[in-house]
Amino acid sequence: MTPELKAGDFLLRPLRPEDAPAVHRLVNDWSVVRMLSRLPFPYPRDLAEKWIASTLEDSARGEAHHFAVTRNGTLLGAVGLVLSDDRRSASLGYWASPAVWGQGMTTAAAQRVVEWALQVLKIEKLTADVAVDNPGSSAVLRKLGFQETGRGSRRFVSRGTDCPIIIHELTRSGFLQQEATIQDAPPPPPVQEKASTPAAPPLPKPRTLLVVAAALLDTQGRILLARRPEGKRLAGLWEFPGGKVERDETPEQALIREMKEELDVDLTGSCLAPFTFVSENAGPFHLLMPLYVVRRWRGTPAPREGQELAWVKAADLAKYPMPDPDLPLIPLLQELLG
Ligand SMILES: Nc1nc2c([nH]c(=O)n2[C@H]2C[C@H](O)[C@@H](COP(=O)(O)OP(=O)(O)OP(=O)(O)O)O2)c(=O)[nH]1
Repeated sequence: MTPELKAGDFLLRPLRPEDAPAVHRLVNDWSVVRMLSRLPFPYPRDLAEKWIASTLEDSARGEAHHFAVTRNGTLLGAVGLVLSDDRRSASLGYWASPAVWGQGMTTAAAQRVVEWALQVLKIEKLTADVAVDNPGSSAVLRKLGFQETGRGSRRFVSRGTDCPIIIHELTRSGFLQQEATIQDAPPPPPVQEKASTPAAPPLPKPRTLLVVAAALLDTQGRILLARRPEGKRLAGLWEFPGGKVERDETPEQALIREMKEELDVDLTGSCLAPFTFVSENAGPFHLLMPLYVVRRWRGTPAPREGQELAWVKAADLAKYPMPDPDLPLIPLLQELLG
């Protein structure tokens, strides 16, 4: 199902039948519709209704996810993802009301959908086509990290003719590389004063982030997972509760603090059994994450930071999308609890 996502001031949510008048009003505008290849002009009202109904069906089948982009309850545009049959790639599309062009809305909304597609749906490759006479849209794609991979031509129903298009692509690995270099670049290396031969620029060194996490196990052997809330990095992914180890803390102290802050449970005096650890490139940093198994605590876990909680059987862990570095933990926990 299509979730709600947040991008700054904008709420991205599934379309609703009652959006039809707004969709019709915004799309039935030559400056918008001429950039959308499949729509006629004038754009009839019943097509807006049919399109919204089809987005709901596609979403239920997991074939496509279309988001209404809203601010303060007003619909301003839409972003959509249409998945390939094998669900490994998807094409991205969007349109926005001319009233908000140039304000960064499309970039912010499309960026959030791209992150969600790559991180939560684990899509490997995104593509997007843009008419050559739509440089604004190409600029949006470049800001998102898309690269031009080719040129082609497509029939534009509204224009009644074939038009040249530019094909763009963003791969998951390209996105991760971009996260690593843009979001948290380490300081530049010191300038070499007497370099006799021009040296290749040194690769940026990943910074190691120490994060501590726990697999809390209940009496039925289920594991507590928490879903990262909107607004945080990796929002929408399920993780083992925990957090960053502060400078003056041991991992155990950090775990006790995090469990109190996030779940309102007291682990003081509980057996914190070291189970395994993650040491993985996590994009902006290198993640070092000891994972403890904890079977006893005081209190009932409650979501204190807006996160969703779920007690999950080991066999069902793979149904909960997790950050990539966590994936090797799943078979280890299944073995422990199997
Ligand atoms: N807790 C936890 N974090 C994980 C897991 N897997 C994984 O990649 N991470 C990453 C996500 C975050 O980038 C980082 C944890 O940082 P965080 O932001 O949640 O830490 P925190 O609770 O100290 O948060 P904050 O107050 O600084 O926002 O580790 C996991 O299973 N559990």
